[in-house]
Amino acid sequence: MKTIISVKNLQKKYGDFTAVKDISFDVHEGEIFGLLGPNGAGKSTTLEIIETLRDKTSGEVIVDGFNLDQSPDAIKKIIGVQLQSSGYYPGLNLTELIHLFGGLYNRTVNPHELLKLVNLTDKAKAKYKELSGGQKQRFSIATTLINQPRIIFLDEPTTGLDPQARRNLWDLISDIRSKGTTVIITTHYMDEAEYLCDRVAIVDAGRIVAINSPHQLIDNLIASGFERTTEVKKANLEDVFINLTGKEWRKED
Ligand SMILES: Nc1ncnc2c1ncn2[C@@H]1O[C@H](COP(=O)(O)OP(=O)(O)OP(=O)(O)O)[C@@H](O)[C@H]1O
Repeated sequence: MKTIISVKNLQKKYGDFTAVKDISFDVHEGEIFGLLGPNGAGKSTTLEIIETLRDKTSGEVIVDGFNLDQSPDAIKKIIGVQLQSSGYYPGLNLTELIHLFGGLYNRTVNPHELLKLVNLTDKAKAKYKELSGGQKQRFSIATTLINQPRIIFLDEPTTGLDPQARRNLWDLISDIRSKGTTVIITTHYMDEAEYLCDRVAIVDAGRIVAINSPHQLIDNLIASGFERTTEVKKANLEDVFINLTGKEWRKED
């Protein structure tokens, strides 16, 4: 198993406050790796440092053999980052935006192929502001793929989506991984991490408190004698909702 990202003793200080405290972890090539943790734990700071968007205070980051200190531009070329929606010029439609972003990466992109991948071909001539929440997230994920990256970074990609749109996005992220792209994701939804992630790091107050596969973490907790206080039913309210409203793609997803 090849390590594609290696983070060693990473520290980030904002003035006197240390947001990331000596974090070390590896991401394996081809996996979906989750960074989980409460608000303010330091997840976005860690991601932004690896993405070359934020300076670190100390520590070492290697991405696909490139050291962040010496070769940030080489790293930029092989990663895909969700662009801020403020960069989506309001006057341009999705096809035009993809051409624009392709130009930024110096790449010729086929907008039709990219939109097909995220099931937005019928929105090719629509403007970003005309999309639903799920469609906006899918377009945002499409923009991470423009430079055919080896690794993509997704920061809370399903926040605010309805259950169908969320599950559709899970399928899309799994598809992207199955084509060989490594995915790093942050999420506050534990069901999402359990479903999607091969391994997760749980971050709390700037430190990693556990790192393993979701199943191993659950098994370790059970082995320690943990029991739920209430009996778990075989279905939950989300299952009821999906069962009643269907899980097929919808126009507005
Ligand atoms: N530019 C900044 N200046 C000062 N403090 C900052 C800055 N950016 C983040 N912080 C602080 O660093 C800590 C970690 O923030 P970060 O955004 O990395 O957390 P997070 O785990 O991504 O949280 P969330 O789940 O809320 O997105 C927080 O206490 C935050 O207030």
